[in-house]
Amino acid sequence: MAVARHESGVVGASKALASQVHPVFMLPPLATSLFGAVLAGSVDLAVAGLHALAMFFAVYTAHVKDGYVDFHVRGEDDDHPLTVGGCRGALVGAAAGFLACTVGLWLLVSPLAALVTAPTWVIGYTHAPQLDLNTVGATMGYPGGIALALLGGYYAQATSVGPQVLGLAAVFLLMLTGIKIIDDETDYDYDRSIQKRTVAVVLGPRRARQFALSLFVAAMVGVVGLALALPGIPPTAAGGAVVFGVVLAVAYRAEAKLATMLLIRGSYLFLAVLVAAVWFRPLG
Ligand SMILES: CC(C)=CCC/C(C)=C/CC/C(C)=C/COP(=O)(O)OP(=O)(O)O
Repeated sequence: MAVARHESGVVGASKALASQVHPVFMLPPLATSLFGAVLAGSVDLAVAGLHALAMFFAVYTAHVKDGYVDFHVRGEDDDHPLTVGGCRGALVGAAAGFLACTVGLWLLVSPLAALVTAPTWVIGYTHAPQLDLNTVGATMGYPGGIALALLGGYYAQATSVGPQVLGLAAVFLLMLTGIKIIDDETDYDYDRSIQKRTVAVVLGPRRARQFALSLFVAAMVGVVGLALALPGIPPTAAGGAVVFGVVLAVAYRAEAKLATMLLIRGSYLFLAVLVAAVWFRPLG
């Protein structure tokens, strides 16, 4: 069975399969899962690795399914590196990898650790053609996955959830939903032409951006409040809001593509400040 559409052999198939790993989408859930583990306190490396690997397979599933649906089913995309059989094989392989990680978490931690992890694959698998057909699903699927990556990474270590991890998961959900709203502005004309109801299409680009701004403000106020109110989150974590706020001030008036690029980097810096604040807490 041919896996790749343009190249043959093992190298061609491997390149086509690897093309579905998009670092810009892949790194945040892996980093967030590991941040959840660090936030929990003591880290079991095998458990942290299994959970992060499960996130990899969930996001890989989303990309393969998205490409399969957009090119092979809807005919929206101009090209795709994988054949139909290649897509199906990749989906089966990713499902098997995800299942193995989840069973590992079940055995090493608890059935609940597996249960908190499992929805990320469901979000990935249903990203297209189910979730991307409605405004909430298209906008909040990935941010929801990130929030679950944090919760799962934390739960797998601590076997409990507390207000600090729930609060931070909500902060990530708000921030990334805002970024996705601005990202969808880039495809405004095309999405409107195919009746894809993104927030930008439903509200119009200007009001969508104002709405995204309110989500960013809620996320920044939220993280400052959590850092000052909860002993589980060091006060220095509030610095994340300052760093993201500076990036937001520059990005807010930029055109959608540049704004998205800046805000994604801003969210990386935000996470880096949170990781550093939690990591160095004992020295503080
Ligand atoms: C653990 C975790 C984070 C799980 C969530 C996985 C998930 C839903 C990933 C989405 C990745 C993806 C295909 C982005 C492009 O979406 P798009 O619809 O903007 O792309 P398109 O316009 O090219 O179709």
